[in-house]
Amino acid sequence: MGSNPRRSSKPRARAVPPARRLALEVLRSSLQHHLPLQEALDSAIARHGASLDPRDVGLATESVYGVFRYLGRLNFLLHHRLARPGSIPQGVMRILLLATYELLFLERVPAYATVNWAVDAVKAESPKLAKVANGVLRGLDRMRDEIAERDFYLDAATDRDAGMAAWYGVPQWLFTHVRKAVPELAHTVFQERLSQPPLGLRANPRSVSAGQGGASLDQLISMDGVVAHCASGVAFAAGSGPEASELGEWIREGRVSRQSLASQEALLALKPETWTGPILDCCAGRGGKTLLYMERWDEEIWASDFNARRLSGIPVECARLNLKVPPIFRADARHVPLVSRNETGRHPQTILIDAPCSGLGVMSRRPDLAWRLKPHDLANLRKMQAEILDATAALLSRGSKLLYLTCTIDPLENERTISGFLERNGRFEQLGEFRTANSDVLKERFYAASLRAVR
Ligand SMILES: C[S@@+](CC[C@H](N)C(=O)[O-])C[C@H]1O[C@@H](n2cnc3c(N)ncnc32)[C@H](O)[C@@H]1O
Repeated sequence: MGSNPRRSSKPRARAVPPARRLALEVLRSSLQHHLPLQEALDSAIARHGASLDPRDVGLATESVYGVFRYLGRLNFLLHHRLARPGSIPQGVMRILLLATYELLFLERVPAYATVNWAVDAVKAESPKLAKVANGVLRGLDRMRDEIAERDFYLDAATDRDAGMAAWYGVPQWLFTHVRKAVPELAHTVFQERLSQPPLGLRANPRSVSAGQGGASLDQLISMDGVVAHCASGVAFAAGSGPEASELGEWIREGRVSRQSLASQEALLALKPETWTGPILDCCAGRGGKTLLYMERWDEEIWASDFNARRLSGIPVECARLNLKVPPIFRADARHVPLVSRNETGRHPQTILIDAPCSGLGVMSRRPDLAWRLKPHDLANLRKMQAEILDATAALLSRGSKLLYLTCTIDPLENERTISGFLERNGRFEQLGEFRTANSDVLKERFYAASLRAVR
């Protein structure tokens, strides 16, 4: 140990550097209070406002996303090194998780710097554990080559699934579920979850400044770093694309919106150019699909969702994007009638269900999902999906379309949900089905099915 060149200098009591302080605050909200990671990050940044240096925000963002990508592996390693992991307070555990991620994955930060701030932070939280933290982190630093190998986890774990789950950084039940549900995809999606997906942008042809300043769809497609595109947007390889300041300006001016290309492709696969209005987007959320539709087509569309807070962002987005605000109303799509009071007497001709789902197709964008999801959620989601399909189908007359979309790869939420619906509802036939095609590039996977009422 004495000859280790990465050894830290003597720890002294110092304030935790701002990027780590911010990251620890976010981890606390997300790990302890179960806030979605991006929401926890956004509110921590908003709380500190202008006092934050953008470089610290960048490092904190990279670190908290990294901790969640590798959470299962980091926990496994810490449990391996700590004599009594159960006795470590949560605050100290969060410091160790962040420092272990930094030590093993952020090559630009010298190991001694990581050990220094982490030991100081532990000292402030629980002085008697400073020595333990120092020993654990130095031990992991010495083991860095060995623990970068998958075999380490397979050898050290109780069984193969536990070892694979630790390697991919996910809960064991989830690894086992996906391995059994989609054996051909399990390793690919868990491997993809460990890296950042491309940046997706949607171009707005209705923006007041459409076509000016380099943000039309054609101009976006011609830019360096584009890895895929579709009729509404583009995907840039992670780390490429427009400069942050330029992108910020395009977004403010309503020329583009952030939206994953895979989700745009899934909507386009449902042939929106053929939809007849009124269209009801009954799980509209913050309006990603409603707005994509309104930017390109003219049929009347209504947006509803169970969650009023999500819907409240749509009028603001319409102002930004130069779109007329559509009828928006809170409604539970499992209960008919779900048309708004203003729309009484009129029935939708097309219903889009962008269904609540497990999100197993978008784990690369939302690495915290794997940790937020619980085994019982899967059955609840399937029940909810079936109930929404049944209730919305009851609103549709002959010739109308029912469109179902998810961001999961689980056949139980996709193909089986649709086949179950068709068995219960002889009035409907399936027109088509879609699964993300270039998923290896986009690192996200969506499913869509279109159905039509034949009676
Ligand atoms: C996949 S998200 C929708 C994303 C949105 N369409 C977009 O493109 O931004 C699923 C949405 O379903 C909503 N939801 C969940 N259960 C619901 C229910 N019973 N009735 C209506 N909406 C529901 C959630 O609030 C969430 O906004």
